[in-house]
Amino acid sequence: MLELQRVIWRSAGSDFRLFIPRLTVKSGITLIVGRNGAGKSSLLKLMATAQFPLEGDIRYDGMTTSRDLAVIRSSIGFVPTGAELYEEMKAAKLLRYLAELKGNTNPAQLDQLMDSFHLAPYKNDKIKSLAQGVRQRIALAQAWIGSPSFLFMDEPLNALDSLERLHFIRYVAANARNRTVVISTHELNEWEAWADRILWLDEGRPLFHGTIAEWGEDLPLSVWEGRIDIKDYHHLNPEHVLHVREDNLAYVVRYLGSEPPGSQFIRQSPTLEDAYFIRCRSHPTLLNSI
Ligand SMILES: Nc1ncnc2c1ncn2[C@@H]1O[C@H](COP(=O)(O)OP(=O)(O)OP(=O)(O)O)[C@@H](O)[C@H]1O
Repeated sequence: MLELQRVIWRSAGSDFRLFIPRLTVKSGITLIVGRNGAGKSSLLKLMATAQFPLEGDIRYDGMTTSRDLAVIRSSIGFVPTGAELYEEMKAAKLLRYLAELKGNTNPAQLDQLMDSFHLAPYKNDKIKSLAQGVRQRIALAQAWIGSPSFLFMDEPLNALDSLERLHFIRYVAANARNRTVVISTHELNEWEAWADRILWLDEGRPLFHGTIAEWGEDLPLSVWEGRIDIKDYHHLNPEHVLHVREDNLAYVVRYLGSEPPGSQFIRQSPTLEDAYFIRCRSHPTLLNSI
């Protein structure tokens, strides 16, 4: 469990200020969502002890960085965005090297991670020869070395193909039960079936923290879906259209509104992303962003 208390951080090169009054992140998967520049990466770096708050306190199962930094760091796995890897090293050697840095020398676990992240075919390849998605899988695999209790991953699905994305999400879900896993993402729907909680940040402040079920509750707008003739489509307010696909000379439209735009529209359960759009639309400072 992670507990943040009046955490403040300011970026040196901009006016950005992160302020988390109070936050408890329980075990399982917590997604951090929010616009570009909302502070997701900054918060993950603080959680991963890659940077420290100006004020406030982050506790890791009750431990604080001022007293127990080495122990805390040994129980953290971190995937920053754009992680730089040693280009001249071979994949297996790099993982071995990173494991040694973490004080972990269990070759069986490294083999297991190579298998789990589909890296075995590349173990003797130099990093510089690898495709972006394979490099990303190395960055993801290294975070699990030593079976850390806390995992912080910044946009981990970046560069992965669709099969690898699903494989990785399942891997995280299967291994998250007794761990605190915090993931920043712009791909809410891909995590829909697997995540436990959402933290929504904007301008460095939390606007929502709760379960996936709570995220979809008490929304001020509903989601509707229905078929309309192509000629009638232009009557719909385009700003309320979430999705449209052509089907047999008609459009099937997913629509956001307090009322259905026509009698043929049926209310739908909002996806995580629908709920995000609704919440953004209904928030005073984000009103014009969608
Ligand atoms: N090392 C840094 N030096 C200067 N400014 C920084 C640094 N890191 C972050 N910032 C600033 O902090 C703010 C928040 O950025 P951050 O990367 O945390 O947002 P984000 O929510 O992760 O965005 P994105 O979705 O684009 O990745 C931005 O204004 C950014 O310019």
